[in-house]
Amino acid sequence: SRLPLPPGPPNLPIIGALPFIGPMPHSGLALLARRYGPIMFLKMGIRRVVVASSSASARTFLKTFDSHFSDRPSGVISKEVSYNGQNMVFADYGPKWKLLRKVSSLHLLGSKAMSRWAGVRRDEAISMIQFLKKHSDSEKPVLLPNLLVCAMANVIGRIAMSKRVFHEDGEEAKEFKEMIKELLVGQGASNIEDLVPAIGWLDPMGVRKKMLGLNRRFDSMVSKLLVEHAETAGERQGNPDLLDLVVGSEAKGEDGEGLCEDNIKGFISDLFVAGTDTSAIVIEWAMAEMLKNPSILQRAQQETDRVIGRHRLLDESDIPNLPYLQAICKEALRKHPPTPLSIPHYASEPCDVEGYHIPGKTWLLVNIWAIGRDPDVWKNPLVFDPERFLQGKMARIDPMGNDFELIPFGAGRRICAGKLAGMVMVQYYLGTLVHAFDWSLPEGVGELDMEEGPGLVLPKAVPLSVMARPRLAPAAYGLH
Ligand code: HEM
Repeated sequence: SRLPLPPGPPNLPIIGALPFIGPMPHSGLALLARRYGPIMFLKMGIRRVVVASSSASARTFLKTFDSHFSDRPSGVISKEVSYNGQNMVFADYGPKWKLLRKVSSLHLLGSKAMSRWAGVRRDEAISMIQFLKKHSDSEKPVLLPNLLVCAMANVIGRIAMSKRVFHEDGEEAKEFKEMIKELLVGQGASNIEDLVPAIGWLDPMGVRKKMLGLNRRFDSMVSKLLVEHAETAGERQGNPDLLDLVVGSEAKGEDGEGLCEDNIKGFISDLFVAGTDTSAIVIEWAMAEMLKNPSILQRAQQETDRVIGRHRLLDESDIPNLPYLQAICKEALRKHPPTPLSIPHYASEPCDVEGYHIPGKTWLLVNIWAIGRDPDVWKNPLVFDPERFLQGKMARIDPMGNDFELIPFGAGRRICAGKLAGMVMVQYYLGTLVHAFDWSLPEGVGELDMEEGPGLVLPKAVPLSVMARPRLAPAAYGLH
């Protein structure tokens, strides 16, 4: 190609543009994009990377060039945490990936499967609310992200393997949250071994060693769950769960092969890693924003009181009647997308895009975070203002991958496999919390810290610790 490479920062020998990116890649790359434009090319160590930082450039890569960029890059860390690329998140686009997506959509994440499992989501919401109600008597703050991750993991555990995996205040739930957090921080870290192989074996940041240890712990948790599940098969005669269906699935991919043990383990670990912290993080940020802006919380509670009253809990079927709650969720996904740089895509072959040449073996990063804060699209992008989704052209914006101004779940063929589940869990669990309790900061905490933490996902650096005070009629909590 005679076309030039897209503009980008200078690439230094060996380390490329790493020093210009800084410790938080999503915000560092967003700053660079202001200077070099919405399609930017740079090197991270030896890796070639193209970064899309506007809605138009995201559309170009995820719609026009979707099939070209639909693989995942393989690195030391991704191999360690993905059963060697045999799971869904890190598999290349191909027969195995298609089979995993089909099976998960049919039995868990598609719209029909989602309605089948509404009862499980309700049970776990009630369990979370009852725990909070009892806890509120102690007048102690609660660590909201831990409680949410526990609820999400229980929903997944019960649907996937008929097992409630954690108790709300058990040590295991706390350890699980820590493990997921560390895995996601590790996956987001610039692993020197991947970027600068020449010095990689030194493992200067200790990332590889840590990830290997974490992966062993996570694998042993998944293996234990699988063994327990096989032992209790008799109890589920005639009433198979997701894992029974996946293990017993005769389905074959286009290559004539079925799912192997690594695919199944990878699939289960995908559900726990990709499906718990992501939704929990959005709810945590939304609550933090409302604690900073109490009038938003009050308006949301007035809406729930008007639609639901104070004598029963919120039900999933109430959500279509709660437009302000929906707007709050969209606003949280805009300002705090849980995967700020999405998950990297990869193109092995070269191509020409918008007048630029993109060489083969290039990673694609879509800066979802920068797109949600683009001042050319969003008025006052740093202000948390759900109102923006209630009127004008933004009222029609849908976050499910069709409107590129707001793509928290990505778009195109690699779009989040759990986008329906993610959206429902965020709306239902956030709405339930807002409706059932009044929220405040613990005594002595003046200003709420809103710093972002590092990693593949974007948590609050300081986990949200809050006081909950029941606000419904006592019978609504179903404790007597
Ligand atoms: C609010 C919640 C969630 C958000 C914002 C979110 C966001 C994302 C994003 C941005 C991607 C990468 C898309 C791409 O590569 O272009 C992704 C992938 C994925 N997500 Fe989610 N996610 C959420 C919840 C969930 C849930 C609940 C599950 C499952 C239970 C899930 C399972 C997955 C899987 C399996 C993939 C990999 C898909 C593939 O590579 O084909 N996610 N998610």
